[in-house]
Amino acid sequence: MMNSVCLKNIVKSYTKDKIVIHNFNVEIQEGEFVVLVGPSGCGKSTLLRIIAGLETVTSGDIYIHGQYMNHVSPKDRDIAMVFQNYALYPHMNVYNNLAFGLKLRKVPKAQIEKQVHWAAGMLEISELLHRKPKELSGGQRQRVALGRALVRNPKVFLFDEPLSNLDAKLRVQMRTQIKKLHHELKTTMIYVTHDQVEAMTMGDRIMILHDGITQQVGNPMEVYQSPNNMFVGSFIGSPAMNFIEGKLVRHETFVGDGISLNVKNRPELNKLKTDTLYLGIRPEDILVGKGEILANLEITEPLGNESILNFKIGSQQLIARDTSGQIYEPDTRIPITFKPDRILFFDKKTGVRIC
Ligand SMILES: Nc1ncnc2c1ncn2[C@@H]1O[C@H](COP(=O)(O)OP(=O)(O)OP(=O)(O)O)[C@@H](O)[C@H]1O
Repeated sequence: MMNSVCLKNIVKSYTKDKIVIHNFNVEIQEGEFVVLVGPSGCGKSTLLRIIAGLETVTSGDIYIHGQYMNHVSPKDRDIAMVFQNYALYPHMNVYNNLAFGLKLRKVPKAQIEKQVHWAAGMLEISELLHRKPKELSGGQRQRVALGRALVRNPKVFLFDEPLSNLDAKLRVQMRTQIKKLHHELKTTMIYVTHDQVEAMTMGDRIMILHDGITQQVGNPMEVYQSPNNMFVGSFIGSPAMNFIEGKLVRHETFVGDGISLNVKNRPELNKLKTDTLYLGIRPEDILVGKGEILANLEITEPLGNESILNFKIGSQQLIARDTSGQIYEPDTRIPITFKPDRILFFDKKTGVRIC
């Protein structure tokens, strides 16, 4: 299969004293949906703008469909970008907003008409073609912005937080719509977001960035179940993964504040040089109601389908997700346990996962 987008050893700094992207590498296959996710300032928009040609690199190479792109101008890269602020032309109706880019490229009128109607149909905005942007809702405007990218039938779509301005419900709808679009078009899409739920639900593959450094690349379930390090473990998933600090005693017992667990069956821990580490456990992997750990239940948050239980063991906070429907009284001591095959261990110093 051909590489759709390939970035090699990309380094970017805007100023002499700070590197924003550190030696970034990725090969994106034709038709893939890749999400770049990370906290604010991690460099994800910079990377997208580098692919689009809106930003130069300090060093490194950019290829699109096998062609070297470093010196190719944005308009000749055959990509379309959708931003957070849709930047529609206010004085033009929807039809002309969609047609504008094609007119600039001197596409024949009949062809323009065909493509605009096709895109409007895909996005279910055919009835809105005569309206001006100010006569549209936020969600409709965002669909027009999408349509503008769609009509160009580009090789690659780039999205920079396109849903951030929409309310929560609309965001979920548009998420589905973009996914459907990808399913139908099978065009390469690269999507930037700080929202881990968007990343998980949309990406075939997600790349987690932190301070301009790739932390992990994988499909959503891999990244969720086997995070490379504590950053990924806590960034992906909500409520976040719990971390409990402790020591390994005689390579067979993990001992932390209020907790002592037999870890004889984890051979990776035998080879360990350090004896201080973190145990990581996801909220849904804590079993509530029976077990060897006595936890103080402080607060419960019933959500209907599940309850979020805020525990304390020793001095450490622990959040569990309980789907049993059982009602627990706060300020009581409740036995809990961890699903043994879901317990992860991380090096305290580096945050890297040991096993
Ligand atoms: N034009 C610029 N000049 C100088 N520094 C910049 C410029 N653009 C971005 N930066 C810096 O580069 C870093 C990465 O910015 P970037 O916008 O890529 O991050 P981001 O992950 O997209 O963040 P956000 O989600 O907040 O948009 C930040 O520290 C930012 O301050």
